[in-house]
Amino acid sequence: MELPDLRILDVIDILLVAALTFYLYRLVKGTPAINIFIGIVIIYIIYSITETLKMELLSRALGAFTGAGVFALIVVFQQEIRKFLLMLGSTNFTSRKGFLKQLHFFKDDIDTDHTAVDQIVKACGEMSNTFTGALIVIKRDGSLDFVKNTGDEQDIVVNTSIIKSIFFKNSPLHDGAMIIEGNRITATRVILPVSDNRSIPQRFGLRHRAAVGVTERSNAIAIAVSEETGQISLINNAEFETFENLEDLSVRIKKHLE
Ligand SMILES: Nc1ncnc2c1ncn2[C@@H]1O[C@H](COP(=O)(O)OP(=O)(O)OP(=O)(O)O)[C@@H](O)[C@H]1O
Repeated sequence: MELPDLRILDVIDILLVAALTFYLYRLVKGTPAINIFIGIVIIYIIYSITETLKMELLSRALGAFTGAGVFALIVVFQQEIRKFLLMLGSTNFTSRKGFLKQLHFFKDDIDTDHTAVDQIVKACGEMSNTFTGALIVIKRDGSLDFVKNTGDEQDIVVNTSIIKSIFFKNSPLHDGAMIIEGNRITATRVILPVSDNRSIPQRFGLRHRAAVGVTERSNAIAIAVSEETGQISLINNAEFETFENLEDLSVRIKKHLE
């Protein structure tokens, strides 16, 4: 058997498919669709092997299956495809000046700096002690406009006292989530998409599901303070991250924002 010549374009092709597959995997990870996704990948790998080895019968049977599979995929992954397009649409690729920014050639967005993170973590620690519920979303690359529009626009410099007073139970702004972009609070009372991920433990209610939901649909990170237990949760990429103490939490957030 002769190995085909590998052109540079083939390498790019493989890398792009790998990136796309990884992106899709991240999207369906933790949802029931993951098993279907793995099943499809396995069938496709077997199909490719049978084709390369010229095993006519099996490759024709699997070929027919994968051909019709595209339509089946659209039906089965209807929800995930919606999320994928939503995620794609909410990245800066679609904004006028965003393309180069997305590639990190020019970065005119101001990142959330260490001082702001320390203020956020301090506020979370104090809200945890007083059992004050909170939900904070910190933007990374990619727009959060699709959720920001559901709340009230703000332009406030991040500060421990301000965060605490916003989430204070009697404050008119305490409901919903707070969005932080750079070193500013840019929205309050935001309604986030709630995750339907079944692997989220039952003890977590809507606040935590919303924290997971926003990280499923964007590149942001979320911090939730439970009103019931005072527990602080850090959610990144639809997963709860454990941390030792407030200092560790701060280090982790800073790392995610690098
Ligand atoms: N989709 C959402 N987007 C933003 N905030 C939400 C959303 N759903 C719920 N919340 C906020 O979470 C608060 C508490 O909801 P819930 O008690 O169901 O959450 P929880 O995860 O059990 O949190 P806690 O441990 O604080 O009770 C609501 O009052 C609201 O402020």
